[in-house]
Amino acid sequence: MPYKHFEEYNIQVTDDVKDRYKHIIEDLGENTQRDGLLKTPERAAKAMQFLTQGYNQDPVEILKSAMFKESYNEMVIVKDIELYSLCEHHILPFFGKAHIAYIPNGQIVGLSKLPRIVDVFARRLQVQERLTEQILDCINDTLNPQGVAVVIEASHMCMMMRGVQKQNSTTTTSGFRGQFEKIETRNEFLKLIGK
Ligand SMILES: Nc1nc2c(ncn2[C@@H]2O[C@H](COP(=O)(O)OP(=O)(O)OP(=O)(O)O)[C@@H](O)[C@H]2O)c(=O)[nH]1
Ligand SMILES: [Zn+2]
Repeated sequence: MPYKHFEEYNIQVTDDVKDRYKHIIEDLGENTQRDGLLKTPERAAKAMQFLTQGYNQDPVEILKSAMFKESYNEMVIVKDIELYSLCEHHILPFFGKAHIAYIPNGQIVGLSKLPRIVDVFARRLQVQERLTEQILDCINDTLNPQGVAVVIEASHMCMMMRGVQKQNSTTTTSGFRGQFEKIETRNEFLKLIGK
């Protein structure tokens, strides 16, 4: 099932996670019986299921659902795709933008499917490097293009709100396959995304 609609939370998971959140909130010194917090364990359980829904989604199926034979063989770029993910070390958000390019090899893909697969991989516990590679490999292996490139720029809340507390640093990761391993093609892409 490529798309999981989030009116359909798993009741068992919601109940289990809700109970654990209740304990966590109490362990942190709060009173879960006060008015504003009564429904918080359940809300948090649902929010976390939403933010990790990528485990239940199949990115290959999403791409395959909209692949079309086409002879266009120039670069296709979708840039500034906003992404929100969770760092696997602290379970705090990291967020920013992904830029994706590919050069078709007889087949193009529906443009919206590229942001969709970004979300599938972002809505898991992640590190930015693996997120970048998973998007890259998924497009490369499913669409078999002449080349694919992914750049992600993100800010990590675990470095902003806690830890080193650096508010202005961003992290850039990138990956290139096929034609984008050639310096001219890679530079053209980087120029077109303003890097
Ligand atoms: N490479 C990489 N590191 C990440 C990512 N997200 C968070 N981190 C880092 O994961 C590391 C975990 O390091 P630890 O020393 O185990 O954790 P910590 O004691 O909480 O570290 P500090 O954040 O430095 O306080 C930290 O350096 C984080 O900045 C990511 O996407 N990629
Ligand atoms: Zn972190």
